[in-house]
Amino acid sequence: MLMSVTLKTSSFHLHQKHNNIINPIFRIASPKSLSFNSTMLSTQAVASSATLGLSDTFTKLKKEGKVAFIPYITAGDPDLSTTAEALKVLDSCGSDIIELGVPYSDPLADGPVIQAAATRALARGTNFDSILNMLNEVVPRLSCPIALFTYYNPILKRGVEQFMVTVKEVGVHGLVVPDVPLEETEILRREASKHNIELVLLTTPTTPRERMKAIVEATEGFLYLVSSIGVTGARAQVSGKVESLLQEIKAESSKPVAVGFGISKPEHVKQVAGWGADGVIVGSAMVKILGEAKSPEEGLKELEKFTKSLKSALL
Ligand SMILES: O=P(O)(O)OC[C@@H](O)[C@@H](O)c1c[nH]c2ccccc12
Repeated sequence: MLMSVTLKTSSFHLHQKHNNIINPIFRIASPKSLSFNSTMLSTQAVASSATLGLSDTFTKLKKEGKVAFIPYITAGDPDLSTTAEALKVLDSCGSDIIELGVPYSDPLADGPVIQAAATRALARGTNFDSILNMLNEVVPRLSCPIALFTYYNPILKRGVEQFMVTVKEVGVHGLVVPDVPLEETEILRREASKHNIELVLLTTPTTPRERMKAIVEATEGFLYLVSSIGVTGARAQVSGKVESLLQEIKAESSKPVAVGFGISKPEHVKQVAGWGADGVIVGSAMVKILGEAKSPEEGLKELEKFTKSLKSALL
């Protein structure tokens, strides 16, 4: 009960109002204090591994007139070997980037589906090292890049520099950290950039315009546009505000923008792509299929069917 109360009061919107608590990554220092050379980065990213990095993936898709399909799943739910198989299924069904979540005990920005997945994964003993070992095996067999999704705490526990070294070693291309405190964003970016990891930043419908501009300027790989305030979770429809938000962002920058939160049906995917998104992110609906199936095999089969139905909305 307490957990659900915490979740309700910990929406992105609340964080935006109370500066004195953790500022999610979309509250960021001014762009002049954040510098990175995206050209150098993308060249190095391509040089450093067979798979394209995030920004190079979007560049390729743009040339082909395509929108990126980006699923999210929680590592270790229902278990790590199923996660390994799920990554291969998602890749073979045409995912362009895969967001892989590191389960965390206090996932403030997650709704009940992903929170339950994290609880199951942690209960099975999933930890950062076991995820790295799994990735070490699986990443070489994938054709699409992995963007690791983690709260800030697991990075702090390992140390920012050591964290970047280890995730790069297993072939991770991108990183999404929704709750990094404002003052630490710069350290994260510097270390990520040093190790050719593209740090993806997020904006929400309530991000003030000036801050949105700074975030767009500083994000690497793509900009994550959170479609609605609140926590992750499938919604009946995607907020119509996304269309004008996309226009506002695209007036500021040519960087790719991927939209997430609430997308769970082929018609949602089609609608968001039609509004001009460069990528569509689907998490909870994927996690629910995998985590709540009667068996891992059934979950993988359902995941394949569901992924193909969403991907076909982009073809
Ligand atoms: O679950 P949804 O509503 O489909 O949204 C994607 C989301 O799951 C994924 O991108 C994500 C998982 N945990 C997060 C925390 C914050 C922002 C984004 C996320």
